[in-house]
Amino acid sequence: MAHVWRGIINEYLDLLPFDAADRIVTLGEGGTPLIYAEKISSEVGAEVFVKFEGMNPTGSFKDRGMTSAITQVVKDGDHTVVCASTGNTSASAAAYAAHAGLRCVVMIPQGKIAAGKMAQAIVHGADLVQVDGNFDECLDIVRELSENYPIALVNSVNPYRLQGQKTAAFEIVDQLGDAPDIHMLPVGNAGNISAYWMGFKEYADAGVSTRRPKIWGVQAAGAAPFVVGHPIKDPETVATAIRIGKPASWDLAIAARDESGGWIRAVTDEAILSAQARLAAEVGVFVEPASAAPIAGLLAAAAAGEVPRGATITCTVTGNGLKDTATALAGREVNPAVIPVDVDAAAAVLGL
Ligand SMILES: Cc1ncc(COP(=O)(O)O)c(C=O)c1O
Ligand SMILES: N[C@@H](CCOP(=O)(O)O)C(=O)O
Repeated sequence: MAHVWRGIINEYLDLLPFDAADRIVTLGEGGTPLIYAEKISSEVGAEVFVKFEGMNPTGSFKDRGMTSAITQVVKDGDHTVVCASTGNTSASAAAYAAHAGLRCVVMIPQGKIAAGKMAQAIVHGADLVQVDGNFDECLDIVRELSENYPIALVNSVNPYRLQGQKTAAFEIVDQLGDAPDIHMLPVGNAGNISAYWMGFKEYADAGVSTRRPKIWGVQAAGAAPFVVGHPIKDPETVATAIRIGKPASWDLAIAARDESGGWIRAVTDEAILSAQARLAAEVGVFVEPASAAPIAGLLAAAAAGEVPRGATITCTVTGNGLKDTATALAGREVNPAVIPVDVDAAAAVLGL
């Protein structure tokens, strides 16, 4: 019988802190495609693949962490979860909490999350609170709430989040047959870069892969604390998902960068939007702006002659473009021709 995907906890049970007797809260996350990017590959002189995490149930990589965080919450007997969010964590927490029958409370920076993400949290029934502050300040509030009230924090400071998210690294190795030479991803609160490094190390230590990749992280220039070397107070970028100035997993991200012999650099908003458009038009993958940052970083590295010829490079594109259509369409002509119900008119308008 064909293998039926059962979500990351069931698929990687031996490598996660759960056992078969646990009630697994899953929406079938993981098992996302690794897609060859032909044009970008020939342009940068390497074999480039995108790991399309926008294919997860709520449209982002957060679902890998949320299945494990919410499974543990249910195991612990808690009834309410809380998170701060730039949008994707709240969408994911709200969906998994709904599935598990839990209350979900969400703090978001006012006016700074994409409409699709806000819609997700609302339709899944979360209690949404807008804060007149940024993501970092929202995170401070929810940390304190979870310390003082019977509420479980499901941001990536919850260690079960990283456990789940590390499975994306396992999948990449499983899909390629070995670890890539370089793995690239956007960096915001820095949970994901930490989780990938954990996953790549664990698979290498277990002998599943023969090597560990270099980790190349990419931030938005207006929200690049790792690049300037310290937290920043007022992060700003069109890539609202990574509009973060005080990453919670600072030390783990630095370790991922340094132990792997990699780097964390910044790209402009213009480069991010251009990479987003290229991914859509050339690869057929529609991502949200933050997710295009690694592609922008790769193109910049190639222009600087820093991409090893023939290397295998995987790039995690973290979230689905459908979450933020306003940004994707901004500045584009969105006025398709209108014709009568007539084949000749269709042919004429198409110049056939
Ligand atoms: C779409 C998207 N990409 C990238 C990131 C960055 O991930 P991390 O916060 O784990 O660094 C986030 C969230 O921060 C996100 O929502
Ligand atoms: N982009 C994130 C922000 C951080 O969330 P984390 O819980 O993964 O650290 C979001 O979608 O909210």
